[in-house]
Amino acid sequence: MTPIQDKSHLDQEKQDAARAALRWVQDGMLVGLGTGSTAAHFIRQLGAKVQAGELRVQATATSLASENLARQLGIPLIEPRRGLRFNLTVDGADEVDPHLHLIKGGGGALLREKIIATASDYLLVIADSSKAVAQLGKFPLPLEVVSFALPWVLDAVAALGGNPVVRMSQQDPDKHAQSDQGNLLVDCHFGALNEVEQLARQLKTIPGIVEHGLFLGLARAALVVQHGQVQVLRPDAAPQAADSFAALP
Ligand SMILES: O=C[C@H](O)[C@H](O)[C@H](O)COP(=O)(O)O
Repeated sequence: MTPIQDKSHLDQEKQDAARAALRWVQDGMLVGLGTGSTAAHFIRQLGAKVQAGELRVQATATSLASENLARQLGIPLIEPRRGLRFNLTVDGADEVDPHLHLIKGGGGALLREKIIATASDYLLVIADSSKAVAQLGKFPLPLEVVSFALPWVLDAVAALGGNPVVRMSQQDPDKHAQSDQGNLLVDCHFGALNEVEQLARQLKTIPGIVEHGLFLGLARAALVVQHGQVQVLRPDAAPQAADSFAALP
């Protein structure tokens, strides 16, 4: 029998990481808003600051869910336009390794997340203690896939050594899950990922894969709870206590 793991502390850790990220938001910033349960904590905390008149920001969200939440909280939203860059994007992750390579897309928002991350000067990841891993790959790698291409994408992923599973809708388990763009989501089990750059390149060559959930070289820092404390992780550097930073390092 599998032991039941108590994960109730993880939500508190997500809130703590989100609160630490809020300290890095400065008045007047253009902010990218991530997706998922950790990013939602950040959006709520940012919304409270905006409502209190303590911060003025403009934001673009990485999913319809985050956009709706931000709108409800009165965070001013801006549409994509040429030349738009974000000072800071705060987003969660499904896995973070010591190089700050990420697996993202467990919530299906990988495409918009990668677009906004790439349009940002600083991608800051926020995560609970379960997300920091020595090597990526325990969490299946999400792909966003054009529906027509699905059979061939499944063949191509299998040829790369992956076991692809089409994600089903949580509301209706008989239907495929759909991204905000109306595409399908495929979760790929590759096992431990040793050659992430090579895999990212290979996935990019497969027609019908709109985007994959490997985020390589995009995150500048991560605020991750470790041993009960929020730590700042930067690529291949020793963790530092989040309290030692009052601004973007
Ligand atoms: O598509 C979803 C995103 O990549 C999320 O940031 C990721 O799945 C982490 O979500 P959560 O904070 O809920 O664990």
